[in-house]
Amino acid sequence: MSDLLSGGAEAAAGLAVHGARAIDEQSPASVRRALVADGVPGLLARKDPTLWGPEAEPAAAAHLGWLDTFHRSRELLPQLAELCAELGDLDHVVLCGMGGSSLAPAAMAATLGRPLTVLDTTDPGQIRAALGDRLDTTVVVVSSKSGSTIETDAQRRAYHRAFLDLGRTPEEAGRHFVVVTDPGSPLVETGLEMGAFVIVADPTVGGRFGALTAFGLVPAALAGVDVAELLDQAEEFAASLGGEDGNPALALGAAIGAAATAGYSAVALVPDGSGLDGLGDWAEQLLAESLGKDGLGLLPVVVDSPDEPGATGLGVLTVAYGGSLGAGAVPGGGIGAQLAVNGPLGAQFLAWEFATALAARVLGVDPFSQPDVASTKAHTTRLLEALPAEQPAFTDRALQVFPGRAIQVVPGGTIQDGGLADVLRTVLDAGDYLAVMAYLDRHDDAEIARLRSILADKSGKPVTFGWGPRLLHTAGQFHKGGPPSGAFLQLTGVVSDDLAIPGRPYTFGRLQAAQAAGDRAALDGRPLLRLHLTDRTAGINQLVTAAQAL
Ligand SMILES: O=P(O)(O)OC[C@H]1O[C@](O)(CO)[C@@H](O)[C@@H]1O
Repeated sequence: MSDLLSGGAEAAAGLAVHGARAIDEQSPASVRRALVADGVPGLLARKDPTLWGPEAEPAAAAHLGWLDTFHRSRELLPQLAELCAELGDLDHVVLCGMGGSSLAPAAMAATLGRPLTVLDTTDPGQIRAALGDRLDTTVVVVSSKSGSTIETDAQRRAYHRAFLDLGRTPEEAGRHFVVVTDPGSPLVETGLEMGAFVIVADPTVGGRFGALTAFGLVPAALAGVDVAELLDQAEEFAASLGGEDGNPALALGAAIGAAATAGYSAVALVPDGSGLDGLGDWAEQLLAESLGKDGLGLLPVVVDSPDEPGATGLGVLTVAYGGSLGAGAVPGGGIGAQLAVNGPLGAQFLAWEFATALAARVLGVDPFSQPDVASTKAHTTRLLEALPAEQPAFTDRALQVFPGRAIQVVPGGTIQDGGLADVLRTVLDAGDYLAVMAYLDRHDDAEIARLRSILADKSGKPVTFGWGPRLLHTAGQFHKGGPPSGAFLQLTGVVSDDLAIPGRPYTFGRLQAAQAAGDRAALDGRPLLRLHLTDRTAGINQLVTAAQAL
């Protein structure tokens, strides 16, 4: 019998977690038993804000609404039906939103096969391409809980100008926008001034826990997802949350907490091939921002398919996820997973949220804060004013090499004039994991994402890949707040056709460059290497070839 099957199963409302017991047994003392002995599942289900200590209590008291937001979200359904009818002629749905304001609806649309264009970038080429795509039939959902996220604001400005340039009057342009934000955020007023449809979200739910609030449901419904079904799935599952047995979310949370205490350093999120596309990206933010702080947490590694390198490894908790298992189906889809989480998407959201909150309790961290995200934002704001010119240490054809301060002090790893392979080897050797952070166009430069699996294969270490600046709202918190064991490979690229941001003194290209530089400043002191692609296509080829030759 596989470990997964021998690890036991726990199921409720069509969602099953396999293998959790075996992970719990690896911990010095059973995490699950301790959670149950302290009555934590019941307390959490009843929204007890004291579970993460006195410092976390005020934020927790304000942010536990996700436990039953599926009830309140039903009030949105008539409004959503009206909106879909009213905007029926606008069938190209673009979602501008970062992190918790886009990852859940992206997962819903991908899983349920509905088209949704998610724009969570500042890359000028990618934005320009989006602006040129079916504009006359586009509805733009501008989603931001705070209403002040710089990327989302810039995208809103660019789209508004594009509609005016198309010949729409300001009033007609407003009809192309749906704003989702918290009550009282500056975006409420901006949206109303623009003549947009403004939908205020449940303020008792924090960003990354907001899958089943307006942030998840509005764009998904516009894209054609049956969101009422997701709420039904969550509601049915919620009945299991407070229990001591038959509680898959408890099993998952205890297993993640046990893994962290048993010496695991990473959690690989692996689709088992049965659907639920995009859930890994969503769970990455949930785990990274909720647990990756105070030097603790597990590195989430998003893997695209079960056979990719990095899905398993030493110190890696491999979690397979997928839709509900049919009769006789093998959990984990046949990969070497230690945990398998199978069930409908609405239940998955709630299960992972509950499990993450439990794991935070085990680690002793506040699940509702993201204390290290602010540092990059502050550096970016400063650097937008004046971006210092930097000199490469050396240039290798289409790649300029900029080693950070810490990379040169790695024993035996000093970079001198030399080949790209040496450079890659140096940065790979410099940490227990490598984060590849690409401030590039995720469509035109998509090939670069192959680096993750190539470098994972060559090094045997956990390697993550993120598109900047999106990653600043997902794994970025872990990079800066988690264990200081990472090495960082930042990729930036030449901008051949920059794009203005209406009403701002900087362009998208400058914003993108300032965000990359801001994150370098926030990561200063950690091993970081930047490669700048002076020709994007040639640079990507060069890099992929060098990585393959390692
Ligand atoms: O919804 P907002 O306020 O635009 O924030 C977007 C994202 O930025 C963060 O606040 C920080 O990364 C995330 O937690 C959040 O999901």
